[in-house]
Amino acid sequence: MSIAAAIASPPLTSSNLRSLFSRSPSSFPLTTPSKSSSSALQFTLTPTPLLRNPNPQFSASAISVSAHETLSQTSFLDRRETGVLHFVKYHGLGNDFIMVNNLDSMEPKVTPEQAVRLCDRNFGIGADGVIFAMPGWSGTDYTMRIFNSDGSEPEMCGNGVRCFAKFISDLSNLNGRQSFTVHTGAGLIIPEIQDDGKVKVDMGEPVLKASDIPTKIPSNEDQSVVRTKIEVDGVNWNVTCVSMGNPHCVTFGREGDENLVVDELNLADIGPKFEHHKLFPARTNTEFVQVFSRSHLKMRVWERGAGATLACGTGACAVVVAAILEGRSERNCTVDLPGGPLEIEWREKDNHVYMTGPAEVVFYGSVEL
Ligand SMILES: N[C@@H](CCC[C@H](N)C(=O)O)C(=O)O
Repeated sequence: MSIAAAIASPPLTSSNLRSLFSRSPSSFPLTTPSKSSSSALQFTLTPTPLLRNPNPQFSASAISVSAHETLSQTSFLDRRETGVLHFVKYHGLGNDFIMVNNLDSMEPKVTPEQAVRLCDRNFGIGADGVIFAMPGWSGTDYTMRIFNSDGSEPEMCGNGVRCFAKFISDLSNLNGRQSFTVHTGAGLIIPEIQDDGKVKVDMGEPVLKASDIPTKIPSNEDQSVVRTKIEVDGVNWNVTCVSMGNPHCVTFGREGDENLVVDELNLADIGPKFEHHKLFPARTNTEFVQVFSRSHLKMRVWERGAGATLACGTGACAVVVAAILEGRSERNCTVDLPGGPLEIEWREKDNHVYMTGPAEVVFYGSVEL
């Protein structure tokens, strides 16, 4: 409900509000109705000209909400008005994305500048990123690209790839197939939609070589950075660096005090200082971790290009890899994030990391670019 309220501008009357919320979940055309998807609202976001927009810079984001009686999956996403973007918003544990059907082209339908406006939580749709579902590349079934909410392009997104899998299965006829191959900036990623609706993703092998992460932190003999001291804003932190295609700096605490209580952190203050630290030439995502047991961790994340988010899938994978490297956990862990838990396994047999978690539709709509 807060979503509709947050995006509604004046044309939303009490009668169409009732109409929005009285809709039966089973009329939602994009997903198989399930307990968790029953909150998906069926409405169309239609662009309103600048009239109501106090800030012309954000013209793409003047949005009104109207009930849409005859929408179907194909009629909605196949419409091709020039200058109008049809999207479906998904989230994975509150890490939210504007999903774009880009299957007819390798050229993203949204520029990085437009992505910044669309992701704006006050003047736009509101999201942590924009994800493009594209044709496969080099033998894969599909390609996934993503722009962060600041317009930068990361190599990979864990929660995003679970949303991607659900989006693809809603868009395409997979003939009962539950798994497919996805080309990403981090290489081959293989999601599988489970019978319980969750998505399990083979996230590939973690990268531990400092120069490949990349980080300039002096590495150990094996070229990894494990439990190494760095100074951030005058404070010494012990960090382990892991790439899951994208760079992560994982910390369990400060020098001499490695029992973080993550809820006590001022993330908005410390997060950017890690992100832009000179030791991370491509910036970094940073995970602050509290250990409950050898199979139960809690983390908060400051994401490169997106700030504090409710969850980070690649981050949770990096956290478990770091916890294992530091001798703090087993290979199978539950990682609690602000948006909910993820199950992570770093499998000894193939050195791959596996992530399992939910992905849900929030709403779908159209917006003028
Ligand atoms: N939230 C994502 C990661 C998105 C990319 C990240 N901000 C970066 O720039 O590397 C996830 O779930 O993995």
